[in-house]
Amino acid sequence: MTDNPVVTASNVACEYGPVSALAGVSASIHPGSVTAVVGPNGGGKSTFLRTLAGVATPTSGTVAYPVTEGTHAVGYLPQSFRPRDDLTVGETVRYYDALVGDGPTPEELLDRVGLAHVADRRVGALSGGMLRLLGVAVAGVGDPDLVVLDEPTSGLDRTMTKRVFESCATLAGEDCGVVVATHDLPTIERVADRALLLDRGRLQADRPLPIEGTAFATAYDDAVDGETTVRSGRETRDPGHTSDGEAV
Ligand SMILES: Nc1ncnc2c1ncn2[C@@H]1O[C@H](COP(=O)(O)OP(=O)(O)OP(=O)(O)O)[C@@H](O)[C@H]1O
Repeated sequence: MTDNPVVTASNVACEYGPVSALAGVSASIHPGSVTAVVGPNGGGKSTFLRTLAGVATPTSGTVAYPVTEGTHAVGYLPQSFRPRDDLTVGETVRYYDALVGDGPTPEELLDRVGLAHVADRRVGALSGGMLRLLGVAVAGVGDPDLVVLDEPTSGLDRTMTKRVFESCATLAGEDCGVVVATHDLPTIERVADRALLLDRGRLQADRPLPIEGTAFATAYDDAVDGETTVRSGRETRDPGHTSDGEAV
């Protein structure tokens, strides 16, 4: 496998009527990496992930996948993933596998996320964390070059959050490029190689992880208006925002 990007977004903009959800965002995702996409509510994370995954078309700009033999494969886990309650975990993965084909077996996919032992359990009887892990397993069906996960840990406790993020690192270990939208920068920092900060549709920062210095943390605090973050340890924050389009 080369280090050529698995996807390159160039100057991507996305508008919903008068709302500019994304404006001039450019980034490349490389195989074997985990990229965290962070920022405040409404900052454009989901829209960016949807354009990377090819489920939303940019208003302008391009999203390009490398030209390779056969078709590129993208695994996408939306925030709202909800498989049928009456199927078992194993049946759910086999269902998606039957649609996509090729790649790891359903057993291998479940093993990767630590769910092999509940393959016979009904989806309706899973905990929220296990359901998210099942979503990560399904996103890996077909051995995709790129896996895009939209807030896979929202509502999870720290233990489950770490398990989900560790399964992202496992996917990256298979030479996959993994993109994860999250509000949990301190935890994703343990497994991600890089963080993109999106605020008001603009890429405000693009930094390798772990973060050195305070510039990214300050921009993150400023973007996540009013949120007290673990990174800075500040109890309160000054009002204000990062400058438009200026990477820190
Ligand atoms: N289908 C849509 N129609 C109209 N506006 C939309 C649509 N999807 C997103 N938006 C708007 O685009 C902007 C970016 O939304 P997006 O969901 O990408 O942000 P986000 O960073 O993922 O937010 P959150 O952290 O709350 O999930 C918001 O102003 C949102 O209201």
